[in-house]
Amino acid sequence: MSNDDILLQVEDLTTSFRIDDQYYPANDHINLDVYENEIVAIVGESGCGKSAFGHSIMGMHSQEQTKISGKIHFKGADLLSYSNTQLNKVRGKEISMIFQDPLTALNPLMIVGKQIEEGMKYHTKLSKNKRKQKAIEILSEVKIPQPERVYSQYPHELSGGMRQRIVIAIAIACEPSLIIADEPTTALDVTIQARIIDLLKELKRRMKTSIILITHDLGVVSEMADRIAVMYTGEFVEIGETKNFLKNPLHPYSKSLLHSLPSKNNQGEKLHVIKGVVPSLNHLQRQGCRFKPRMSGTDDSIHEETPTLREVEKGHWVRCTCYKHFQIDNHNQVVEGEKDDVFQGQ
Ligand SMILES: Nc1ncnc2c1ncn2[C@@H]1O[C@H](COP(=O)(O)OP(=O)(O)OP(=O)(O)O)[C@@H](O)[C@H]1O
Ligand code: NI
Repeated sequence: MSNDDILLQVEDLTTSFRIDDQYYPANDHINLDVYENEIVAIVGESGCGKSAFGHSIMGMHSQEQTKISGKIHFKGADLLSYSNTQLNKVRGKEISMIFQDPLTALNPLMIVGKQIEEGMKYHTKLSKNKRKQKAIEILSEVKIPQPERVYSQYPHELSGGMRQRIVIAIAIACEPSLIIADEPTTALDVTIQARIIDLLKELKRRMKTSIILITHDLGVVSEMADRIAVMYTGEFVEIGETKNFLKNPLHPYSKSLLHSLPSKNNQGEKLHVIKGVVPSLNHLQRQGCRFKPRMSGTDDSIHEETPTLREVEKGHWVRCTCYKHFQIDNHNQVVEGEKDDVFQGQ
């Protein structure tokens, strides 16, 4: 991958929400490059700031409640400097979004075919007939059986899995170069989840679309994403290629997330969730190590410093001054390892 292949470049993005007349960052000085034709997964527990990130790229935040700074370069332009009119030309065409709940994403009163055509109506000059033809083609692309028939059906006549395929069909109708999928499979049962993931993978391969896949479920992304970016309290704490990351997770938070996944090795065992909760924006301690309150028995002196995101092997970034120092115990608690291992961190 070279710099020429960068599709989206997020630079120093801070998105803050207003709570009681003060603004608190939900995304805190974020940097991320998304390359052409790659799937980057953003993972982290509920409340870590994943959706806030996706919504910033889509320009969806309310202006009264939100302050945004930094840059979001997309195909040479900074989306944050765009007016609403300019953004409307990009949204739904160049960048589109898939949401978690297909029922709220779809219009219950409009047949699904027409919903797929909406974007084409706005962004292309296709005739009515051509739009219909294309909508039916897209329905078969997302593997809807009997696409001509389904074209004229209403969302409530379809199953949850089929509805999510319609949402995907709407998202790809104008052949976007970037899709932001926010928990696209969370509302579906496990077998349907797997099919939707296969579909997204196939679409990416065929259409060369890049996908930012937002999820709290590392299991979903492990076989789908090219890279994984782990978010905690609005910061990326680790970014790496999926294979490397899974083989050698570095940040204690990443290790805990991985450890709380069901796997062949821990079948039948009780799964261990990470101790404590993600702090709310107005209660977050922003100095020092943000994950420290959720680690057990750790040495205070190690965590005074505010860690920065550093590249510790090629393409593998971690925000922790002492990641080598920690292990995960049998109860998924982060505990201190050997003193000799303390990473001195340059
Ligand atoms: N409009 C808002 N006003 C104030 N706070 C908000 C607003 N939207 C989100 N937040 C807060 O910002 C933080 C990040 O929220 P966000 O929805 O981005 O998390 P998430 O990682 O997508 O979680 P989930 O997995 O539950 O969707 C949370 O603390 C949330 O409560
Ligand atoms: Ni979310």
